[in-house]
Formats: sequence, C-alpha cells, structure tokens
Amino acid sequence: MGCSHNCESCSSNCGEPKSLQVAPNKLSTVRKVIGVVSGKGGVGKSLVTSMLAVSMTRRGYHSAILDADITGPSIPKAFGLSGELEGCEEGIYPKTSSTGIDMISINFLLPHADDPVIYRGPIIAETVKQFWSDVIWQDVDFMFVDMPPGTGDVPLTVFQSLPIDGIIVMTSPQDLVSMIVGKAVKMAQMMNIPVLGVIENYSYIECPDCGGHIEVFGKSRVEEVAAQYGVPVLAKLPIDPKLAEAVDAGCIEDAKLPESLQGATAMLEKLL
Ligand SMILES: Nc1ncnc2c1ncn2[C@@H]1O[C@H](COP(=O)(O)OP(=O)(O)OP(=O)(O)O)[C@@H](O)[C@H]1O
Repeated sequence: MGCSHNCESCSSNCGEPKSLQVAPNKLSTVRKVIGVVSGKGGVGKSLVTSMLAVSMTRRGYHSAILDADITGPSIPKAFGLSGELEGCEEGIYPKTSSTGIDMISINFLLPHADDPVIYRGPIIAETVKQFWSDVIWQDVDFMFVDMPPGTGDVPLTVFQSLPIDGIIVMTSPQDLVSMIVGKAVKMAQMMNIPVLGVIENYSYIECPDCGGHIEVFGKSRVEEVAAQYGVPVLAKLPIDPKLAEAVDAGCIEDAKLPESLQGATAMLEKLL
C-alpha cells in the first residue's frame, strides 16, 4: 500500500516521518518536559510526579504538571485543588498550587470530581493535546506529564505530540519488573525519546525501632533490570504512610519527601 500522507495511521516506509508535534500556546514557555510512565497501574506514578514537582519547586524552579491520566486523574487531590478553570482570549490558565506549581487536569473541567470520564480513545488523546496547546504555561522550568499506565493510545499521543525531553519509568519490586520496564524503555527508544532512569517505589519499609529496611515485596532486582536496559536507577522509595496521608489530605507540598528522591532531582537539574 502507498503512502496515505497521514503519518499517524500510514504504515508505509517513505523516509523521515513528518513531525506530529503540536504547537504550544503562543504565550507558553516550557523549558523541559518530563514524562512519568509506568508499565502497569498503581505503582505510585501520580505520587512520584507530584513529589518531583514539589522537589524541583523547593529547589527554586517553576514546576508544572500536565495530568494526562484522563480516566484516572489524581493530581489535583494531592494538592488539595478543585474548582473551575479560568481563561482569556489567548487560552486557558492552569490552576496554581499554594507553592506556585501550575497544573491542568480533567478534574478541573468536570462538574464533580467523582464524575467518571467516559471518553473514547481519540477524544482522550485530543484532550491531552489541548492541555498542551490551549493552556498558557508561563515561564515553566520543568513540566511533569503524569501518563496513564501502559503503552496505549495516550502515551503514544504524548510521545508524538509533546516535545518530551525524557521519561522516568516507575516500577515496583516484583517478578514482572523486567518485562514492565522493558516495554516502557523499548517504546521510548522506538520513539527516540531518552530514558532518564527508573524509580522503584514500595522498595521497603523503614523499621520505626531500628531504622532497618524491611523489603516487604521481596528483594529488589531493579539495579539488575535497569543495567540490562542500560538506564540508571534514580531512586528507591520507601512505603511511607505519611506520604499517603499527605495525598489524602491534599497537602503533598507540606510533606517530608524521601531523601532518595534527591538522585532524581539532581539529574533533572542537570538537564537545564
Ligand atoms: N511510597 C508510598 N508510600 C505510601 N503510599 C504510597 C506510596 N506510593 C504511592 N502511594 C499511595 O498509593 C496509591 C496509588 O498511588 P498513585 O495514585 O500515585 O499510583 P499510580 O501509579 O499513579 O496509579 P494509576 O495507575 O491509577 O494512575 C495512592 O493512594 C498513593 O498515595
């Protein structure tokens, strides 16, 4: 079959594909766009996205979060934000948290935060593109994109439409880790997107008596797996009930963040 002149659906190999990138709003300036991805759900991707934004803000950078997890948005809750968005002729203003983190999420467009988002794939993908093109992202140093889990339609749209500078792959310590990390890393490589590293969540619990690490999900294999794919391990994060409490109370910005997150934030700082 010949070229259909639509690189998004055509399988014909006729040279360099046309860029499918979507132009940002004309009032936007975003220096670095970082995708936070995971091969499966529930590994703490939204929490880590929030903590990375908080951590970079504490280091003096202007952070933003684009919540691309359209059907399972959880970013606004962690920051205690709700309500409608405001706009002007040029576009939509993101919501700004108490410490100055700009964010957009489908939850700000729903009449009630617990309304389900029942959209078909193409509408979801279009919504994510509009979060980039229609929102006025002013003077942002680091934008973190919280992706839905897996390697489906939305991650593909984000990889093709946004100028992603790199991705961070989230995982947890269990048997499937090799396959899950492998899928995310290979997808990024196929799309020529740098893999900045892997973060393992739920790595251990710190014993309140002796400070020792208890590996509740068994021995971590993340170093071995990351080495297999030639990517660094940026952090191994503990299970910390205080973090879950902070998310539930909408005050992640006041939480004590895990020290091991510093490996990731130091790496991000070098990107600027
Ligand atoms: N290290 C941790 N310590 C304590 N609680 C955590 C930790 N990581 C995540 N959680 C909690 O686990 C739950 C799931 O985390 P989160 O929503 O970040 O996962 P996710 O990977 O984004 O999920 P989804 O796939 O649904 O998008 C949340 O309630 C979160 O606060």
